[in-house]
Amino acid sequence: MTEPTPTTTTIPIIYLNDPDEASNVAKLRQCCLEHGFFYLGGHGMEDIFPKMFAESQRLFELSQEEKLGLYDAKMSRGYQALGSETLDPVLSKHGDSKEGFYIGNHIPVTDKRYNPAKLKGPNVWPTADNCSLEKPTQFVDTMQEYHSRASAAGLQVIQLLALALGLPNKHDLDHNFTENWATVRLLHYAAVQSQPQEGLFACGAHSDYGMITLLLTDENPGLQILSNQEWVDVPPKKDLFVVNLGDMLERWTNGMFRSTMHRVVTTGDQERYSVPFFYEPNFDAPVECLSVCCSEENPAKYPPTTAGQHILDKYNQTREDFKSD
Ligand SMILES: O=C(O)CCC(=O)C(=O)O
Ligand SMILES: [Fe+2]
Repeated sequence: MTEPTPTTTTIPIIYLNDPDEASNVAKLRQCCLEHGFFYLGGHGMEDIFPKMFAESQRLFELSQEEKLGLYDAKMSRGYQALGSETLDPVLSKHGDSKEGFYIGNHIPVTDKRYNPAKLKGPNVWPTADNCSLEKPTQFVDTMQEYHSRASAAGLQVIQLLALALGLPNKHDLDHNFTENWATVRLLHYAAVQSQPQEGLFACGAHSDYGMITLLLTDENPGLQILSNQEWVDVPPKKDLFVVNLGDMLERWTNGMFRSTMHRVVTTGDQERYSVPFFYEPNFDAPVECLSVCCSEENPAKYPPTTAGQHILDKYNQTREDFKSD
């Protein structure tokens, strides 16, 4: 594919507190059919955004040696080094020019829900014993608060999506989302100029594996989506999330709602911080064609699976460092 100058597309804004639910749902349905992307406002989380960037920056300023110690491959939590992930193995000739830190729902080993085979376990938290981060509890408290508030916003998005799919009640999918299975991924992009023709990307082209992603970015541009075979800029908008639909939702909806390819290309002028939040159904939730999405003329295109199996399959296909049981 050639690399023409990217254009900007008009991606609609959906507000969680929009009083006109019917028109909001109609607009959402259209975005999900067309782009698989939308901006999200009315979530009430603006106050924590600057704290997230401040804490993320503090963490990434630790020495490389300290960061490398903060990692648990089995649970897929903690630090991921610069260049260690290649989200587009086809076009990339270098690892993505970013480092990351994964934080899930923290379930201590003493908790009866602890089950590493189902990715239910503790986070790798920075502490006074394992690194030199000042006020490590401030980092932990901010991340825990963000995880819980973004999970509540994620559920509200699922409720609007239920209506957008034509389900009779907005709570019809709620029972699949009781475990708060979600991952906060802190990302720090190096001030490196992406060179798509040379296979150098800040984050290579990919679609997200899971159900929905609530993406928080700083004021630096870089995100692009593939629309009609063209890379189109999705500029950052203050206080709004960029939400995108993942492969699991595409599967649940029999291909009706789109999981769109996206990537990040950076100019090299500044570093860039972002925080994708991956919101998933319960590990054992069935992922099979929803009744409103298939019919005799449009039979199920994918065999049934579960949310957990779908995610484990994706991790095993794409992450060399991942070691599940
Ligand atoms: O940093 C961004 O803007 C996007 C990151 C992303 O797409 C991902 O982590 O899945
Ligand atoms: Fe993504």
